[in-house]
Amino acid sequence: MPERGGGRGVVAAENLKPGDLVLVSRPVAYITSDFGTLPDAEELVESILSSDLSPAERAALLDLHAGDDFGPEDPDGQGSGATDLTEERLYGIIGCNSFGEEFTDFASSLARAAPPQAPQDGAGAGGPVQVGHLGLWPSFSMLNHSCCPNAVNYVVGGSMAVVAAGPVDQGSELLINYLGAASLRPVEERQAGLAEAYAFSCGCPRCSLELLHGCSTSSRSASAGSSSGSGGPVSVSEELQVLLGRCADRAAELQDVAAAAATAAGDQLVALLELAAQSAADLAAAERLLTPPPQLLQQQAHPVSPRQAVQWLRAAAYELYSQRTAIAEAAARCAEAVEAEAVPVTAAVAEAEAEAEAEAEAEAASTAAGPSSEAAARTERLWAEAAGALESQLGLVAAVAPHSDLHVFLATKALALAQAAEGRARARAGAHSAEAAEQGGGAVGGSGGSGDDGSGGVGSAAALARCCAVVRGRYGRRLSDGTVQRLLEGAAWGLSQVAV
Ligand SMILES: C[S@@+](CC[C@H](N)C(=O)[O-])C[C@H]1O[C@@H](n2cnc3c(N)ncnc32)[C@H](O)[C@@H]1O
Repeated sequence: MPERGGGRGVVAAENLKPGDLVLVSRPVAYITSDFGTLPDAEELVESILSSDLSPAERAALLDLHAGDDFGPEDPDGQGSGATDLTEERLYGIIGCNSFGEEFTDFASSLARAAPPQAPQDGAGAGGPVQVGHLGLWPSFSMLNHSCCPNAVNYVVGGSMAVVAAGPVDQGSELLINYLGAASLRPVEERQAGLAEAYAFSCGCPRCSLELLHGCSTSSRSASAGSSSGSGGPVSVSEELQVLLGRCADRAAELQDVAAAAATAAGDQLVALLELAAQSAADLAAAERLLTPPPQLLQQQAHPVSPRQAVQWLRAAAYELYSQRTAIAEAAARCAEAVEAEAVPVTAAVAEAEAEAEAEAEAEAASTAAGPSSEAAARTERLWAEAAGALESQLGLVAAVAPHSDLHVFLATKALALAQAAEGRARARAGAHSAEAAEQGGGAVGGSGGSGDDGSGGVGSAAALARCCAVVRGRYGRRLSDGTVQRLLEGAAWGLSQVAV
């Protein structure tokens, strides 16, 4: 594979399906750090230089690509030409081949925790041990990168597992994502990141399509009020940058609104609804901007379905999708708190409510159910919006980072939202029927009890089936239901530990 730096890669020896194990690689070097932190390269270099490497481990290290400044690793297919494991070469090797994360694989770490019990505080006795880590795994290091990978890797107990993340034909190259979460950034940023860290330019079909589309000009101004003005043609990438810039500004605002939650629920809800409207408008603008014209798909060197192309392009606006979910969720939570009066409203709102109360008392008989059912309907509408936003976000992640930890997290979150919606529907139906019975009313209809109530999400049975498929595509197709359940518990716990 001369087009790949170092010249080597891994191809499938047989047809593969998602969840098929490709390889398990033992580390030649592996160090850990506190949860949420990443060990640095110097520590890894020190640990290697001070360790007693076996001749085989030393040869495996010397065989790894160290960057273009160093000679070919395997010039004649007979193993490394290099014999000297200098500090400089080690830095090159670590730069090109190391893999690290701020935490270990959540879902599987809970499944591996002994004795099996729900963790109370993350890393307590019997719970999973979460650590940051960095290491080198020689056979894993033969895998090249793609921004639309067909394999996924994760560390379990210090070993690196690589699993097919989609159907892979025999003889096709297996490709993983080197970028982590940055894979959900626009092409220019991905390319810059890969050039800086690994000194190569990614030519994957997603990059090619996005570059082609990003260089094209948009005659319509996607973002109302965009700094690029109206009328004249503007580049799609520039327009997208404007939208992403506004998204970043809104992120700070969202934090402020959330911080005010404890004292100003009523005002907070108004502010969140305003943010929700802005983010929905910007997302719609991004979707218009990122819809590929049919002729663009025909120019693609690698054939790609229109559906896949749309998702690849939209993934450049991932930030807008994830923010839309975060705002919708915050608004729904806030509406629920307002509905339950679980948090105090502001003085102004309280005053208005007191006045309204006097009036309301007069009409109590006719409107008793009115305000509360209105509030309940608003809560449900906002939760349905949150579920819908999450579905869109999940679709993007499934397209560009299939069976990644993020994919598992989001599928688990969608399941939790669907279950909560069904729980609320049952509780409301129960409360309603109890009230009706108390008032001597007749039978109450079962509306809203199914969970498939037109919300943008899916019912909990479908969400659970999807979770199981995502987990089996990551950890193995033949896992028992019990193990899958345990992995899902780990993912749900992981969700509470990291923001996704
Ligand atoms: C972990 S190694 C992968 C194996 C490497 N090809 C070898 O022969 O040792 C990482 C290096 O592979 C090269 N590489 C990985 N993915 C690539 C891609 N999509 N296109 C070009 N080069 C790539 C880059 O030089 C990178 O620094």
